[in-house]
Amino acid sequence: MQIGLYFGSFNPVHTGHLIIAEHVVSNTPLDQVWLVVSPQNPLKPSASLLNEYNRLNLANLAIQDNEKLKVSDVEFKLPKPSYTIDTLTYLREKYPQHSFTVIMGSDSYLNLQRWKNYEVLIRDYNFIIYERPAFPVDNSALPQNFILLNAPLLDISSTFIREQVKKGNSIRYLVADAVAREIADNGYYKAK
Ligand SMILES: Nc1ncnc2c1ncn2[C@@H]1O[C@H](COP(=O)(O)OP(=O)(O)OP(=O)(O)O)[C@@H](O)[C@H]1O
Ligand SMILES: O=C(O)c1ccc[n+]([C@@H]2O[C@H](COP(=O)([O-])O)[C@@H](O)[C@H]2O)c1
Repeated sequence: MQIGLYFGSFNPVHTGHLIIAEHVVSNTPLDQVWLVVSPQNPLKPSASLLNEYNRLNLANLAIQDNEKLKVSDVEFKLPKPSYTIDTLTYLREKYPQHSFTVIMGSDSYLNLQRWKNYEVLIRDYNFIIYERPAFPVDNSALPQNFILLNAPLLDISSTFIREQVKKGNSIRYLVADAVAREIADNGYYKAK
């Protein structure tokens, strides 16, 4: 199968992520998109991170009835922080029958030079990039293993969701209903 890998902290997963995953899987030859929950992004602070198993559970709740979207905990067993090149190497070995394509926003793409072994990463893997406002990409300058895809965008972030919860404001429609319920029932993101 052709698998798209959408890496993130998903702290928590929100509707902006789900729109991208669904759009990519339905507008490309990919058979499935896996949301890979990263315990610890190498370039982000860990202070506001919900436990990785709780984030995994929220991601599973969000995509539970979607046949083409899956959630992966592969990085839970790998060393932290989560370096994407190491995860990809591991996945290729574990699933030789699949081919893997990395999905990322243009913000991450423009930051790729800071990633571990980025020369190997961009040489050995296929990428689907979607453009985010404020991070324009020159399509003609992209290597041939990169595809620029137009995707519908919702201008929200996990940071915004966490802030809303902390203030006691609604996150309805910003996250899947089951995710909103689970966050409320467990009091996630309430305390500093
Ligand atoms: N609203 C959005 N629309 C499209 N892509 C998004 C959106 N928010 C985040 N992404 C992308 O999703 C991937 C995973 O993102 P991540 O889990 O870091 O979420 P985030 O909302 O950026 O989190 P935070 O606010 O905590 O930094 C990244 O590639 C990021 O660029
Ligand atoms: O491999 C790296 O060096 C690397 C550097 C920064 C980010 N990543 C991964 O990219 C994913 C999304 O990152 P971000 O910055 O968009 O939240 C997340 O899963 C990180 O582990 C990976």
